[in-house]
Amino acid sequence: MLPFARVTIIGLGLIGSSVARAIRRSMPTVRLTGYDASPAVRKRVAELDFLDDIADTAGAAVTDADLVLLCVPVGAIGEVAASFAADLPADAIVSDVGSSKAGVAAALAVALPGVAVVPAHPVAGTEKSGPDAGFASLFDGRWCILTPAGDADPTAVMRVSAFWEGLGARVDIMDAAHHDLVLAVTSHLPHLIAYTIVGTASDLETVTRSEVIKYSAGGFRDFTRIAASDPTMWRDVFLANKEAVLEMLQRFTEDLTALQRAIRWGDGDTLFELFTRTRAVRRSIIEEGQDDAAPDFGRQH
Ligand SMILES: NC(=O)C1=CN([C@@H]2O[C@H](COP(=O)(O)OP(=O)(O)OC[C@H]3O[C@@H](n4cnc5c(N)ncnc54)[C@H](O)[C@@H]3O)[C@@H](O)[C@H]2O)C=CC1
Ligand SMILES: O=C(O)C(=O)Cc1ccc(O)cc1
Repeated sequence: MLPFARVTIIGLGLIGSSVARAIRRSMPTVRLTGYDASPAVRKRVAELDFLDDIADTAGAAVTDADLVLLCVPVGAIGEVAASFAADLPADAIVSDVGSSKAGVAAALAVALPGVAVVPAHPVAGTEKSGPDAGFASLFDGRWCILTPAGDADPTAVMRVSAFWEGLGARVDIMDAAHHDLVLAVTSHLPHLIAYTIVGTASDLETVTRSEVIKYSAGGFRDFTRIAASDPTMWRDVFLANKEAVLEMLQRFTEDLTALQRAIRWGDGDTLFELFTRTRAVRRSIIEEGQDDAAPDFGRQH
């Protein structure tokens, strides 16, 4: 039996449109409704034809939903939830896909008092955004982390978990604060570093922009992919996950200073030991099947 029969997706960009396409692929009988604040996105989604209905307001989109999934930037989640609160059916479950979780849970608790909320984060994506960038296999074999509050209804948690498994994901459950600390180091800090290094290179006065493009070797090219990620989305993530990001940034700067010292003093052993250890981390990621060569991962999209 399907965990949900009528799903409403609010925010129809990369993640919202990927969820819709994955539902169409894996749960074709689900009735799919969507809403996006951008009229241009709504028009494009109508052309792409992966929904049954596109509503003109968030309130109209949720009226007969049994799952409402918020796929908007984390800074917009509280406001969009408040905009449909009065129209939400009493037994509907609300979830989201935000990249940071503690702030989102707090915003949803204020906007939707008494509603069954099961926040989620599919740890899968690309640097692209918008409805054209989505694809049905995005979540295949990827982790989706649920961060329900301690007093969340276990049946609601079970249904959201079954929903993500139905879309091809593997599900883990943890508390929101722990999620935010883990993702600060595995996702948020790497994006911050990428934004910084690409910014540094493009600000150089002695190296021209065309030289940066012409001679960008593999490492820099990989950073430019990540630094091309959506500015609104990432601005919101850093503002929402401020404490955990600052904590990880502090550790990172200390480690970077240690490497700076090793280079200055010609301490090759320190460099070699670290590079050996980090090579082993890469091997473990590949063995786990979470590398970018995993089947159907959407880098080419
Ligand atoms: N991009 C990625 O790789 C991943 C993103 N996420 C999370 O997914 C969420 C969505 O990200 P993307 O799909 O990448 O962004 P996107 O920019 O592709 O799509 C977001 C959509 O939300 C719409 N929107 C913004 N404010 C709205 C509002 N108040 N009401 C209705 N619609 C609104 C925008 O018009 C846009 O179409 C974010 O919270 C992000 O943190 C999670 C996993 C991966
Ligand atoms: O494109 C990449 O390398 C990503 O890291 C995608 C991504 C972005 C944000 C998330 O919360 C999860 C995954």
